[in-house]
Amino acid sequence: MSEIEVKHLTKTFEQKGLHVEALKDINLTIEAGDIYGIIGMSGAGKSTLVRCLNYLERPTEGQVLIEGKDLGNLSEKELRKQRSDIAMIFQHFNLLMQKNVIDNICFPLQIQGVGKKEAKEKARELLKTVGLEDKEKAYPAQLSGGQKQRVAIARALASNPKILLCDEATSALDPQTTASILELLKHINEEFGITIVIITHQMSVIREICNRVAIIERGALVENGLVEDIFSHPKSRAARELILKDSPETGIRREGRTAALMDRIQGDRKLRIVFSGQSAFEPVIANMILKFGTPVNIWRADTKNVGGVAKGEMILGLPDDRHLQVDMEQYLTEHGLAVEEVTEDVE
Ligand SMILES: Nc1ncnc2c1ncn2[C@@H]1O[C@H](COP(=O)(O)OP(=O)(O)OP(=O)(O)O)[C@@H](O)[C@H]1O
Repeated sequence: MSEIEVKHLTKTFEQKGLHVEALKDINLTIEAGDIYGIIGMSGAGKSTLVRCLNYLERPTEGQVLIEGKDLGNLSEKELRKQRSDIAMIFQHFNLLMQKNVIDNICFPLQIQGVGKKEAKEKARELLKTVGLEDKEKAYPAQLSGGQKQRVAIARALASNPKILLCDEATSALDPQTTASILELLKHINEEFGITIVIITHQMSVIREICNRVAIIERGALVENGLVEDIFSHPKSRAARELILKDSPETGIRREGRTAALMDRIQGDRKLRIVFSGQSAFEPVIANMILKFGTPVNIWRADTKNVGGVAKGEMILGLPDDRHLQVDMEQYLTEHGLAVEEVTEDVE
């Protein structure tokens, strides 16, 4: 049985006579132990989808099943109980500013009726897990963004959830802190077997820790599958666009630079090549240039971490000659490189 199943989920908002279809017939399956990414541009419907997963938002149509249980069939009381299995963290941490770190973590436990002493013991254990054992008396205002998110993670884990929903949990953090929080999430997934769902607009977050991904565009699911497959062979325009906007060094979108890059290569025939870290792609390209006696433009060449594996990525601009383009593409394919054309216009 799958951990989470979303079936024909539609969510419509009515606001001041306006009819907004935030989600349209979404179907996806998340298995226990997955780190599942949901990615899309601003307004795509990601937050609405994640809020439907724990019924903070009721779907207009369709079903959400957690371990086979249809949330739509539960009473409010049963739903509250079910929600204790589904914890959530947010972009802006949502800590209680007037409570210190340990009280923030104890808070949900005490609401559940856990005694003060037991709650404190559990909270101290969790502070160790998130690497903040020396901060139990600090107030949120005295912590960095990364530390605040660690407290929020400890608080989320307090109720022993099976599922952790992360809504843009690293979007307010710098790249280094983002990397350390992603590392922590991965550790939590492995150590406690918690299924993690990550909502993000950053492809770098997806390829760093997710095993599966769903791409949402204007409320519809346009592509889903293994991260490695989608990174190597994106099928939808949205996936290609997100991959092209993914900055290798910092994990931050550099839209200005990407737009400038795309301007420069607009009109050219562009090929994107993905290869494993060990592939000897350099001699292949050098030999191709020698063979055809014509240079190619290398618009981008870098290495990205896809689920812990180094993947090389290169964008080549081929010469104008149509025959040469066909021959070169064939040459690359024959030499074992995965090649795909970059066709979409990027704003
Ligand atoms: N409560 C609401 N009432 C009316 N419209 C809403 C409501 N919540 C979301 N929407 C609309 O639904 C669409 C999807 O919004 P949502 O917040 O889910 O997108 P998102 O992908 O999370 O965007 P972002 O990355 O900017 O947070 C948007 O058009 C939004 O305006």
